[in-house]
Amino acid sequence: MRLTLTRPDDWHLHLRDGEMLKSVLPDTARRFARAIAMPNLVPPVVNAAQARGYYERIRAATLAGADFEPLIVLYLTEGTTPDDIAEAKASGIVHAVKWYPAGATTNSHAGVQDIARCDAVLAAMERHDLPLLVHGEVTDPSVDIFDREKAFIDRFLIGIVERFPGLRVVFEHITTRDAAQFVEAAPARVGATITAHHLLLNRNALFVGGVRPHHYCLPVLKREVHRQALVAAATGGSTKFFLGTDSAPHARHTKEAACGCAGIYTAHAAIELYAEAFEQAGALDRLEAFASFHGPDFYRLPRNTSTITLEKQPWTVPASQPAAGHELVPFRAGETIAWRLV
Ligand SMILES: NC(=O)N[C@@H](CC(=O)O)C(=O)O
Ligand SMILES: [Zn+2]
Ligand SMILES: [Zn+2]
Repeated sequence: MRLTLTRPDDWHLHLRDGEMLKSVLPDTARRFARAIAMPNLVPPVVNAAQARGYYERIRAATLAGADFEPLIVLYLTEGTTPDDIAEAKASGIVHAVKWYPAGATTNSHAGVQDIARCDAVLAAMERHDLPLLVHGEVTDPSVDIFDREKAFIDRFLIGIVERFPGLRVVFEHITTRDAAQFVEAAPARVGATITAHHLLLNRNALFVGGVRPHHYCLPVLKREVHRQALVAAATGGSTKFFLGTDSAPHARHTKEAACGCAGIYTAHAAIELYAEAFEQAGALDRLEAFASFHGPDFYRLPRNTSTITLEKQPWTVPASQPAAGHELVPFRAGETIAWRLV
């Protein structure tokens, strides 16, 4: 069986920089025409000049002949100014601004301690129509890690959406039924990305036969009821939900460690994994809109015109792949994936 789709885009991706960028970019560029390149580099991408530099480095790392365009994102800090927003918008290469609550995830320490200090900047984003992308978890250590997304909605997101009525917001990598319901009920200017791994796994996958560091990401995997709600959201046809892999490469030794990094690498088989999830839900006919239409429509970019083809033919994922002088353990390493990119 074959499945031909309009070439998809990845609306949440970590490409990193330097040697790692060169190692991982071909996996994405083979499948996707565009990707939102997350700005949590060291140092982060905080202004238009740095955005231009990152854009050029990604372009330089793109193999000749590849049909791939990076979409750059600004990293919101408490030092970001309305002028930074105006310059980013004018650059033409910055498509959004990312809010990392300080300490919530990988390379988020330069993020926002108190979002109330960012009012003028959020108002500038609203004026310039630059979407706000959010890592939606509270960092309050007294809140259980499985409840941090829900608490973020209640404490922050409801208020931001109300107080900035023209601001477009993407709730990134949603992991709970609460988040899916919030987005569903919100105005049309609020969307969400959903990862393949959160569609395919529940939190049991963290502990199958022992601790499984390659299934550790943030927000952490949740209960089965939440996975089912995400599948229903992704496959339900709502234009608010779109593909964002959150593929997040970390070298093997940094994940298989006493304090392992958060992030799952899925770029090697991203669209294939979504095909598996949609097929399991009996909704393969809904994959194209989720992967190729809802994202560009939300970001007000043209839909792609070329296509990719997948074939139902199981293959075994390598145990590891080389990356920046180390190795990555890709999702499903040593196991099979049902669909193959032709
Ligand atoms: N998702 C993750 O677990 N990790 C991401 C950061 C993020 O998207 O929160 C990373 O940059 O490694
Ligand atoms: Zn995140
Ligand atoms: Zn991410």
